[in-house]
Amino acid sequence: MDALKTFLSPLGMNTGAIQDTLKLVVIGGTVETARRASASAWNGFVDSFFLTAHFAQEDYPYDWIMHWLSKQPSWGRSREFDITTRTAGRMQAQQSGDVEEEDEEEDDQLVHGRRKRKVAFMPSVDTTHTIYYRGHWLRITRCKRYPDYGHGSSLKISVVARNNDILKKLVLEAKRDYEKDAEHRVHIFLADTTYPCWRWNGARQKRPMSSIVLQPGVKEMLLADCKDFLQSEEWYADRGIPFRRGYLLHGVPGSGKTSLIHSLAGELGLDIYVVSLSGKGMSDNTLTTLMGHVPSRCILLLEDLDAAFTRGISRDASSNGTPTTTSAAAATVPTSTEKKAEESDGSTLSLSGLLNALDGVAAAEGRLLFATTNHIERLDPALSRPGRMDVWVNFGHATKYQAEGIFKCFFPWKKEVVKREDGTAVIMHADGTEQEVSEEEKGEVEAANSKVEEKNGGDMATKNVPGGPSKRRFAHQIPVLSETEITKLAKQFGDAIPEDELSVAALQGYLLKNKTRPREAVSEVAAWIVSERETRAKLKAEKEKKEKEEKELAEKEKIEKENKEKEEKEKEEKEAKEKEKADKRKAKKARPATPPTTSESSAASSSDEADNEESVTSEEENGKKAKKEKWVSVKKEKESKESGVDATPATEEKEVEVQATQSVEVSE
Ligand SMILES: Nc1ncnc2c1ncn2[C@@H]1O[C@H](COP(=O)(O)OP(=O)(O)OP(=O)(O)O)[C@@H](O)[C@H]1O
Repeated sequence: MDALKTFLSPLGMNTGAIQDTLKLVVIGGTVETARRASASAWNGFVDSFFLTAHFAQEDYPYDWIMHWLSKQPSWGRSREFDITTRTAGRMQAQQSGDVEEEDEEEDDQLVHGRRKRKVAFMPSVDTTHTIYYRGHWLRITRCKRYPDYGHGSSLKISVVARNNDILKKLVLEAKRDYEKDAEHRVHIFLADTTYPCWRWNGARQKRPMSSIVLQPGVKEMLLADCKDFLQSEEWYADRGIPFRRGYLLHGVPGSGKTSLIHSLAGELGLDIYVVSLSGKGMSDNTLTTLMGHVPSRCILLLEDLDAAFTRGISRDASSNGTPTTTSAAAATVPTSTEKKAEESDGSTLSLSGLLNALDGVAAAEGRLLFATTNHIERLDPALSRPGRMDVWVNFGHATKYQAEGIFKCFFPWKKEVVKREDGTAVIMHADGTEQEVSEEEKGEVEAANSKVEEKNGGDMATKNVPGGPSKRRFAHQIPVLSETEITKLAKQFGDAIPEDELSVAALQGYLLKNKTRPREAVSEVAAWIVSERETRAKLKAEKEKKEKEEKELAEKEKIEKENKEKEEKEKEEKEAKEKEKADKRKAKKARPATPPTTSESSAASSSDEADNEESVTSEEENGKKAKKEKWVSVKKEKESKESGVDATPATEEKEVEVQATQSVEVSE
C-alpha cells in the first residue's frame, strides 16, 4: 500500500479515495463469490432430493404429458406463456381449448372468408412452472433441444420424493387421458428428413368405413386381414417370421386408396406415419433412421411408391426379387442425370436402401405397411414381392355399384316409421319389406331421424336450440330424403354412370356441386357425363398437342445444337490450319538468306519436305510474278513492233505466255 502511495503521490492523485475504491472492489468480489458458491451448493443440495424425468418431443410420453398439462387447472394460473396462433403442434391445438370455450358463440364465423384464428397457450420455454399433483410439488421445465435448428423441445419434471412411483403414476395417467381423447381421431406423423424424426402433423376426424365405397367384400377383407395380423404376434414369433405385413394399393388416381387407409387407421385405432420417398433430403441413412423410430402398432404409409423411382433407381429390369451384387451396386451408383437430381434436392435414396429400411434389422415390428401407386408396372419386382407386399388390391374407375353407393353416402336420408292400425310400429324399407319395431326402437329411430334433420338444416334444426333459431347458422339446407326415395335416386344415378370410365373422385366432385340438390343431381347427370367426356377429349387433345409441340421443339433444338457444334468444329479446324500455315511461314522467314551448302541442303531437305505445302505456295507466287514481268516486257515489245512493222498474231502472245511460264518453271 505504501508503495502505491509513493507511486501515486507525485502524480497529484488522492490516494485515500483510491484506496477506498480498491477495498470496495475486493470486498464486493469476495461477497459475490461467496454468494454464488453457497447458491450452487444449495442447488446441488436441493437437487439431490429431486427425482427428475426427461421427455423428448420425438417420443410419445412428451405428447401425453403435454396433453395432461393442458388440462391441469393449476397450469392455467401460471404467469408465463408462449402465445401462438399456429396449430403446428398437437398441444397447441389442444391447449387452445380454454380460449375456444370463450369464443364458442362466434366459432362458426368467417372473417374475410377465413375462420377466426384461435389463440393457443404454450408453456414458455426455459421457464420453470410448479404444479401440485397428488401431494407433491412438480417442477416442470420446457427447453429447446436443438436451438440451432429452431425445433425440438423437451420437458423436464422434477419432484421431491423417496422413489419414482409418483412419476410413474403421472405418466400412466397422462397416457390414459391422452388415449381417451385420441379415440375419435387419427394422428398423422410426417417424416422430417432434416433431423431424421417424425413430426406430428395433425389429428384427423376418423372416417367411417361405410363412407368408402369399393366393390363388395374388398374393404371387409382388408379390415379382417389387418385385425388378424395385429392379433398374431405370437403366431409369427413361433414360426420365426418377421412380424410385419405389407399392403400394396394400386390403381387409377382418385379411386380411394388414401381414403381407405385413413379409414382403416380409424377403425383399428392406429396412427399413420407418412413417408414421401421422393422428398427433399431423403437418403438411405435417413430412411433407415426413420424406420427405426416407427412405433410398433401403427400404419406406415409410403405414398406414390413409383415416384421414388422416377430417377430410374432400380436394380434391373429382370430382377426377380433377389438382390444381385451388380444390380444392387448399379442401384447405388447414380447416373449423371440422377446426380443432377440429387444435387438439386439432396435426395440419394436407392432401391437397396429402401429395401433394407423396410425389412432390415432396424425396421419396426408389428407395423402395417401400406404403399400406394398409380403405376404398378414401374415397380421393381423386389419391392412388391410377398413378404414386403403381402396383399395387393387393385383400384379401378367407378363401377355402377360404386356410383350407387357413393350417392347413398352423400345425401341424408331417414327411415320411415309407420304406425299400423293395430298400434304396432314398422319400418318401411326401400325393397318393400316391413320391419316391426318395439316402442323403444321406434323412439330410437325417430331420435336418429331428428338428428339427421337437425344436422342438415331441416325444420327441426331451428327448434330447441339454446338462444333461439337465430343463434344457429346453417351453410346448407339439404332436403332429407326417405329411404325409398334415396334408394330409387341412387339406382338411377348408378344406371346413368358408364362402367369403369370415371373416377370415384370425379363422381364425388359432381355430387359436391349438387350437394343440396339430390333430385337434380340425378336428372342432370347425363348432361354432365356428356360435358365431362367433351372436357376430357379437349384436355387430351391439348395434351397431345402440347406434347407434339414439345417434341418438335426438342427436335429443333437438337438439330440447332448439332449444327452449332458442327460449325464450331469447322471453325476450330480452319483456325488451327491457318495457325499452322502462319507458323510455317514464320519459320521459313527465320531461315538464313545465304544459299545452303550441299550438306546443309540435304539436311534441310527433310524439313523442306515438311514445308512442302508452304514452298508450293511461294512457288506459285513466284511463277505468277515472273509471268507478269514477262508479259509486260512482251507487251512492250509488241507495242513497239506495232508502231513499227506488223502486228504479231494473238497466238504468239499465248505462246510467249506459255514460254514465259515454261521458262519460269525451267529457271526454278
Ligand atoms: N372408393 C371411394 N369411396 C369413397 N370416396 C372415394 C373413393 N374413391 C375416391 N373417393 C373420394 O375421392 C377423393 C380422392 O380419393 P383418394 O385420395 O383416396 O384417392 P387415391 O386413389 O388415393 O388418389 P391418388 O392415387 O391420386 O392419391 C377423396 O376425397 C375421397 O373421398
